[in-house]
Amino acid sequence: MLSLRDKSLLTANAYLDGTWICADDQGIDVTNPADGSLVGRVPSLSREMVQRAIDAAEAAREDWAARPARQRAVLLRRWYDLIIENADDLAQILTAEQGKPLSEAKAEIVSNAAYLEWFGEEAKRVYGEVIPAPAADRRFIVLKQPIGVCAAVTPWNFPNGMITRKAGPALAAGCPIIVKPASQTPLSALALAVLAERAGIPKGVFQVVTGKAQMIGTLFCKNPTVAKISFTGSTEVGRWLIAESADGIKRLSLELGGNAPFIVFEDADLDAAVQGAMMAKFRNSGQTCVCANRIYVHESVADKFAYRLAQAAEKLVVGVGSDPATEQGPLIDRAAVEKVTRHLQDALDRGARVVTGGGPHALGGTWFQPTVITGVSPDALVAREETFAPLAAIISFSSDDEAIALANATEFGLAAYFYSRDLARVFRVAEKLEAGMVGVNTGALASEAAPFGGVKQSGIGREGSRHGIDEYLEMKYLCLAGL
Ligand SMILES: NC(=O)C1=CN([C@@H]2O[C@H](COP(=O)(O)OP(=O)(O)OC[C@H]3O[C@@H](n4cnc5c(N)ncnc54)[C@H](OP(=O)(O)O)[C@@H]3O)[C@@H](O)[C@H]2O)C=CC1
Ligand SMILES: O=C(O)[C@H](O)CS(=O)(=O)O
Repeated sequence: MLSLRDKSLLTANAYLDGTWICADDQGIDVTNPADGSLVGRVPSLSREMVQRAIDAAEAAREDWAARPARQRAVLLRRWYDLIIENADDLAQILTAEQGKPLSEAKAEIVSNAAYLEWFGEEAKRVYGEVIPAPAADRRFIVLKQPIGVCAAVTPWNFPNGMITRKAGPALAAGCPIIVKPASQTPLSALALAVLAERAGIPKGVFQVVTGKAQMIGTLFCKNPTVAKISFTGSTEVGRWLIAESADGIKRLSLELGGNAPFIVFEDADLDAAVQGAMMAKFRNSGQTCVCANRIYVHESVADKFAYRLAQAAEKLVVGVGSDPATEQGPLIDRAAVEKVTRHLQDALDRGARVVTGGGPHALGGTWFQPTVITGVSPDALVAREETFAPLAAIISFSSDDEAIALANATEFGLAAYFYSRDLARVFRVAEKLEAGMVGVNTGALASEAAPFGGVKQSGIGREGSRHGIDEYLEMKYLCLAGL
């Protein structure tokens, strides 16, 4: 039972065309991953309803784009303020549908609301360009204009934050956006819609549609009104969106799977490296796209590091996210437990040994013990696929070149981390790592002020920073002749 200060934030109604649509008997149940209890039931919208949302966005587009940036910024700021004021209630809703500890839920909400504030300000700095022309009678001018109606498809691991990260730059640029949240965690998205409406964001500008992923995805991909899709989720679905939208040559931003290496060199501050690894590996029970998936430690410090990491992991308080003492909640579903169990068994079959943890948690169901294994083969599944669970796999190495080669031996390239106190090594390694983001002596790197995104099969485009708004803008070149 949630104890919300503002009960109206917990709604299971989809929000489109300024109207709240409730579920019929075809609805989608939203359950608490901690105990399987029902938290709400959202509508599985028909194709016609999703089309109505697209039409409403198109109807709102011109007016929204034509408003001075300052006006859009004021509304984004209002929305931001409301999110911060209601962060405790939003955190309860998030924890109930996703499972993460309340403290992490609140951190997600607050740190990602910052994208609304940041991009509201950036809206005022969408500068065009005047380019010196090669002829005396000509002037070249570049305008930046909103791309048009946008759609976002978001995942369950950050049910609140992944929405503000996309809606912030879209709305700031002058684009309406329709969000399709993950079916496992739509209530955080709908709570955001309540606050968007309360902030005065006009109807059709921010909408949340719930329902069958493939049907909605196909509509977004095939409808010519939708100019751009921003997606965070698996590489598999990202690839599907590319193929499905190919006919319409749609703009895509894709934040896909990761398989982050976390390298500890022999000169690292080991205590700091352990602290960073705890953050990069165990936050959100290991279900973040920037999670340390493979921990490479120099052979001279590997045993010491494994022991200290295990000591820290053993101290994690595992339990229901709504208990303020909890530091690690359940995984999202039983399939996630099955996946990590398979990765663990594969590593053990190839010679790894358990330092702490080592299997499902005594709480049963969706819980898994914070686990550290060492002596892991570089060929193990855990080193090749995104594990998305609290399994820290330690692999030792003997030279910088070997560590870099191992780190880069993947089709993914989202985040990478390493610990070293040698400045020359810091630059050499950072420049060689094939990743969109590199954390040096830190296990946390996301910020609204920095460009978040990947290379290789981890995606296309960046969220955050002054570059993030460009994902929602088109350049138009004006050639003025005969002057
Ligand atoms: N980069 C990241 O942050 C994330 C990575 N992942 C990785 O992906 C794995 C699988 O997780 P999973 O939840 O299945 O991820 P998905 O990629 O399947 O889901 C992410 C979002 O995409 C939607 N979706 C699924 N299929 C389609 C489609 N055909 N068209 C449009 N939207 C679609 C989902 O909707 P619905 O919920 O309705 O199915 C959800 O909203 C994880 O174990 C992890 O490795 C997962 C989530 C986030
Ligand atoms: O999984 C993600 O999308 C990110 O890890 C979220 S965060 O690191 O920026 O919080």
